[in-house]
Amino acid sequence: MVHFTRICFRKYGNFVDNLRLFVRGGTGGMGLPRLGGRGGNGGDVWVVATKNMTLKRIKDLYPRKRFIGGTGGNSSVRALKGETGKDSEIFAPVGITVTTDDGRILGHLNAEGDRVLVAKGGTGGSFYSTFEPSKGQTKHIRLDLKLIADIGMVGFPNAGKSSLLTALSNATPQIASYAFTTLKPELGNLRYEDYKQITVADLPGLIEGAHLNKGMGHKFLKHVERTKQLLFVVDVCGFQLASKTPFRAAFEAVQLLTKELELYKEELVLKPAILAVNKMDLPNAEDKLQELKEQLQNPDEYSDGLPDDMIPKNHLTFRHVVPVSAKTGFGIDVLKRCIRESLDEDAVMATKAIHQEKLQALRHQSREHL
Ligand SMILES: Nc1nc2c(ncn2[C@@H]2O[C@H](COP(=O)(O)OP(=O)(O)OP(=O)(O)O)[C@@H](O)[C@H]2O)c(=O)[nH]1
Ligand SMILES: [Mg+2]
Repeated sequence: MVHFTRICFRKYGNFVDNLRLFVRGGTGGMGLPRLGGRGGNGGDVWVVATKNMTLKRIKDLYPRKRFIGGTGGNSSVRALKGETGKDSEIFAPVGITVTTDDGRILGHLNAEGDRVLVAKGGTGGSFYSTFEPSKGQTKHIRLDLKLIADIGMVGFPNAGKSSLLTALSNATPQIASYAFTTLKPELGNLRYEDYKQITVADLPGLIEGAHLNKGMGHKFLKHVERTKQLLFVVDVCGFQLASKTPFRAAFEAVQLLTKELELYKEELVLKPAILAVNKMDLPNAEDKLQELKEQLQNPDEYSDGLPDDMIPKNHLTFRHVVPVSAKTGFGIDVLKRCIRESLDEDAVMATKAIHQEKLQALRHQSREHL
């Protein structure tokens, strides 16, 4: 256990997915009472989404984690209106939610160039404030990174998630025969012949009891929130984390994964999902696959062996159940196609919904004109 904590800290230390910063808007400039001059406003502090930036880099570049807007210029005989203080910009990666310390959302950075105002500069001194400037807003903010990927991969340790990501995409994650090899989320791009790209995130660390903060707990599940769909990965032969923990067959793994997601946030299990049944090259895999398919069709009947609190409220219906072997490459093309089809299906539905909405709005408008 001690060993695990040490490795975990070392590797996880390179991946920062939340950061707390101090921000203060610049103070306004002094007004000039004699001539009724007005001081410039203090500069604001913004968080701006930029490519190729990470929270780790912000941490390294600004160890004091303080961002302060420029002070507004004083009003003078030559310039009755003082200059506005310089804005301070915190360049952050796309996928950030900016909140105050107490969790109030200030904004989201969903695309490059998005900006969130986090501290307003003070106003310059003028006739209305007896020429005294005001101070800028002061607060602590939190930058919370949620990876933006099309597909979020979930599975228990050793199921072969990283192997599958390698087989499907350009990613090169570490692969090994012990649990918790991957200690931070990994992204891979699936490329298609028509140049379409789909991003898949391997979200590690999920174990039975993660909702009780076992292992890495729910640390990475927040990244699933922004993925469009889920890719469950199970070992067709089942899984046992350690000799003293119970053996879990593939079907139980599916149920437990669903339960963990549900306990984190119920709406996560409403996302469309695909199931990849991995390690089909192992002996008896075909029989086990058939058994799993039968169990997935009658989940209530087969959930009997599990304690009540481990059975999900709603059983997932997978859009596709795809047998694969990340090792031999069996089924990888089929899985890639299913992922594409499933995302395309949703894109068509979304377009239709927008179209319907516009049509309804037009009908409503024309009725009002009559
Ligand atoms: N026989 C067989 N072994 C596989 C297959 N896919 C993965 N493995 C092996 O299973 C072990 C775990 O694979 P990983 O890809 O590291 O599994 P993971 O789910 O990413 O594991 P963690 O990162 O620890 O959560 C490795 O020894 C792989 O070589 C497969 O299709 N067939
Ligand atoms: Mg892994």
